[in-house]
Amino acid sequence: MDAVTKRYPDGTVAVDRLSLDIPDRAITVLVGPSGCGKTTTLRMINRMVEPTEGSILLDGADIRQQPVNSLRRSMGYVIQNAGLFQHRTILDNIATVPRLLGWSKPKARGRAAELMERVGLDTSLAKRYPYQLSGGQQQRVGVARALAADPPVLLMDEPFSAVDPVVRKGLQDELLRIQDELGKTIVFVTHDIDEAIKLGTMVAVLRTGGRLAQFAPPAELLSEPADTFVEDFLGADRGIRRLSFFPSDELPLQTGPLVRLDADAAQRTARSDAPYLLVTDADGRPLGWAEPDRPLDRERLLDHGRPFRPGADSLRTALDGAVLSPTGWAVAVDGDGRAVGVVSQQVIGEAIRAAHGRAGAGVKAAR
Ligand SMILES: Nc1ncnc2c1ncn2[C@@H]1O[C@H](COP(=O)(O)OP(=O)(O)OP(=O)(O)O)[C@@H](O)[C@H]1O
Repeated sequence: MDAVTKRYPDGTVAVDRLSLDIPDRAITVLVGPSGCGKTTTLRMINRMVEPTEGSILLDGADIRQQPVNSLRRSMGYVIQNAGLFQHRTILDNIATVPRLLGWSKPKARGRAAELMERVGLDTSLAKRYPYQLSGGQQQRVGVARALAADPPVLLMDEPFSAVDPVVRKGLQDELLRIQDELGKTIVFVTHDIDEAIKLGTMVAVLRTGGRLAQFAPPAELLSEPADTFVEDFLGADRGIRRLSFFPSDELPLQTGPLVRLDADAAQRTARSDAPYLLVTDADGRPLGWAEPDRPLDRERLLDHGRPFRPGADSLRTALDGAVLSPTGWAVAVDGDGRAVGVVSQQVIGEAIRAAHGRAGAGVKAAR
């Protein structure tokens, strides 16, 4: 988008000289307060709204040079409440664009069935009508329909805003999984900064009046908000949220406090310099914490809290585990849930300071 402005006939400037270089095969999120021009920006990309000034290029070519129908068919479009055709079955809703492109009915329906599975919908729902589905299921249908003709670009306008937080998290995870497989170029509109940070490879923060406040990867947004508007929009706990971008695999783990439930007194005493022992079952899965000088009683163990997986989880998850643990120590597990070590809040705190130091140096070097 090159210096794009949209002035509506009544004089409202919805978007003001917006320039954005939207990366290929990644998720770019447009976020900002109500009325800041997010939807207008998105709709200019598929020419549902025409810019007043400036130009939008797709793979280097001005989108005005393409017939509007073929442009729109190269862009899947998902909106809040899914916008499904109420009189068509789920399968036929998903098959809409392939049918418009001239595919035979069986081929289009075959593709639709394949997409239902891809977005996590049971194919037994195929013959239902939209009103017979939950809000979350309808949104999945909306995503499947947008993907049906395999468009390179996906435009998503607050697609998950109308569902409850648990369903919403599931839809976000599903989108990230699908994106890992398909690698679409996605432009995603939301007013929810947490959603933006979770989904975006790049995040554009817009301010009222349709002006760009900052365009950056989420980690940079959290560490270096461009001004007080962005800082306020990010909210009070951005320091904690930033920890989501620091890996946990370099945390030094202690294995000394790990002990099996069937360990004898001598084995326990050998480890008695640890303030607590992490008791595991015979397979090494954590059961809970025990004080070293007491007999091991499965019924009296302290809750071990939520474990983290080094590498897969962030420092934020590790810290959360330690904060919630009654001992102040977090438990690290492998992919099979077996304990691989424990780490204290203090050590996690040192790792956070080191990670901040490295991230700060990285940002300076990049300038
Ligand atoms: N057709 C229109 N005519 C006049 N003004 C419009 C029109 N459509 C949108 N606007 C105005 O343009 C501005 C941007 O609207 P837009 O819908 O793009 O914002 P948004 O960021 O998507 O808002 P929200 O988060 O509330 O959906 C608003 O002030 C809105 O009132």
